[in-house]
Amino acid sequence: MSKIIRIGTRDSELALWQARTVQNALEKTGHKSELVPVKSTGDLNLDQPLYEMGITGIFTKTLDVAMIKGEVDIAVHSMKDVPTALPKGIVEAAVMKRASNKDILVHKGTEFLENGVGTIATGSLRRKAQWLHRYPNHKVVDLRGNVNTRMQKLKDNDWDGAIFAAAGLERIDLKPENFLDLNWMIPAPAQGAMLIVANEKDTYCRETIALLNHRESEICVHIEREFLKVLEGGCTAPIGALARIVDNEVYLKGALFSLDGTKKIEVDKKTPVSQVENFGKEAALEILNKGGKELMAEIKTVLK
Ligand SMILES: NCc1[nH]cc(CCC(=O)O)c1CC(=O)O
Repeated sequence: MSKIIRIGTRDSELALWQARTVQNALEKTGHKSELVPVKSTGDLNLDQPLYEMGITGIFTKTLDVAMIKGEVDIAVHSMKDVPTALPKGIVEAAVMKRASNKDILVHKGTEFLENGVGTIATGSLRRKAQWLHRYPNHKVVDLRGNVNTRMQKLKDNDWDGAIFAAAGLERIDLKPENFLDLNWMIPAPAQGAMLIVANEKDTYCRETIALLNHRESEICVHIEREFLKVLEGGCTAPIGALARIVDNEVYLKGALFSLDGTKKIEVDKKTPVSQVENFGKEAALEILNKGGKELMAEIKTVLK
């Protein structure tokens, strides 16, 4: 059986780039597909409330609904935006080869880094906490919107810089004049990876999409997301995790921060690739045992 696979995508420039990349990869395996940009959830008319179907992610909600309504066959997501528990009936079909996992600072000159005072913009709790951990005297202001919007806001304001995922900028071909790789910053779990999801019962799509899976990327992001899942328990906290495979060993660096960046609890572990089962979970339990339990409880009371 062969059919045209309908690829659901959000309509931002980044999302469209990602969906086209999947379309091109499918083309190379001899499979035809079409892009279906999905704008908003609109008039839902679903039998069940979203939460009962396990739909929680703000970035992924729209596509989840389109999948469940049968309007698209697969959906392409930035994997770091996907909640660790997928909605009922939706499964991971493939993880594409990961691009850069780095965070970068787009700035207007780096003198402020030596001066001790500065203002940085980011909407991410993880980036804010890590920035303040390193630069306790700086101010961090909120910044939201898609990549283009955030870049424009940085230009329009007198902030010293804003933090972006390198992968996001590369994908929409934005080359900022001034930027700095933040090699010390621990990225979001699965940053730089794309996830393709399919309906559990759609064997044809699942088998076809599985051809695009990149095993090493999949192993790493699964460890990072397992670490996240065990730590957060359904709440968004300043958590970073990065797994890398070098010579058949997986290296994992993971950390939990307090919201103000004063506290950092971290792990640095390695294990043979053949023994990755529960590796992310064990790292998370280690964090919880080192004061992470109390810190998560504290974060949850503030964010509630
Ligand atoms: N949360 C927004 C988001 N989701 C995915 C990316 C970029 C691609 C990636 O990190 O995988 C971005 C932009 C950013 O964090 O600056």
